[in-house]
Amino acid sequence: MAELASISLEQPLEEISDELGNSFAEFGFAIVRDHGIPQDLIDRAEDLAKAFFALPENTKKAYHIAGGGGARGYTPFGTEIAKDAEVHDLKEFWHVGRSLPEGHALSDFMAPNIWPSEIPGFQQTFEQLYTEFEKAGDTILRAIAMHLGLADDYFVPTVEDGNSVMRLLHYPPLANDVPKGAIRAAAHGDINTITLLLGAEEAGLELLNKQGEWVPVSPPKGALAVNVGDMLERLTNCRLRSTTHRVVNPGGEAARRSRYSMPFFLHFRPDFVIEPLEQCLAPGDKPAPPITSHEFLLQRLREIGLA
Ligand SMILES: O=C(O)CCC(=O)C(=O)O
Ligand SMILES: [Fe+2]
Repeated sequence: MAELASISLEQPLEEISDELGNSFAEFGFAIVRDHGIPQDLIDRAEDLAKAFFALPENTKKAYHIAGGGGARGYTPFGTEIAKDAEVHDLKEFWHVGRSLPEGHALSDFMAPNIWPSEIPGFQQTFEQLYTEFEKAGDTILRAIAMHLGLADDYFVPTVEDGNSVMRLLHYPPLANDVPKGAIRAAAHGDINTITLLLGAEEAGLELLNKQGEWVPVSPPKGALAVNVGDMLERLTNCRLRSTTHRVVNPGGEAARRSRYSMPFFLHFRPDFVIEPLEQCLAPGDKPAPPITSHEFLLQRLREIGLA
């Protein structure tokens, strides 16, 4: 059986594009090493995320934007519910979006960021990390474009000023009274184009393979777990798979520990029309109709209780 690829981004892209693409076709996931995001920046970001989540609940809740759909700032424990799930996820998170200049044509789609004044260096560090995630994402998208037989810069204009969101996640130690069936992150597919995830070396992340088995995803420390989201799946007429994944509750000692992770949900621009690529169509296929990335996002956010 094919293996989940573990790829160094320092290799020439033409040498890794098929390995990456095949892993996305089989598993929807790949491990990506040597991605260029500096380890000291990652360490600093993790420390700041920990410092924020350690603040008193009331201080954190002041950064919850009512009616904002969780797009920016803080979303408290017990808010997000996965599509078709019956209980809430056991997590709290903070969202950082793109900082657009004032009066930008896409401002209506992207709320301004907010920053916690209690944590010095938070804004500067996470703006830097956002930029680094974008650079790594650009390289990965180039490799995907090559695999699909497109020009290597095909994705550049599709994601320019896109609505990408970085999520700082905290799964607190498990309480004794966890609601029946509740897990850290219930089974879901990501909505966006691709997701670049840091922090998944702390156990719990699992993907659902084609055989219907849950398989752990365990990147080495500092590496990215990268997965295909629903938007790229739709663009590729399901050639690249948006795979269901979840974060399970650990047993033993780990149950008394927090888990922290940082996914970067790379999105198309809101006005990009997702229309299945000719390269991915076979005779007789009935591809999904075209839809703008913004409309697609709204549909999905309504389903998970965030819009
Ligand atoms: O925390 C993780 O390892 C994965 C989180 C995730 O899948 C998500 O937030 O969409
Ligand atoms: Fe996810």
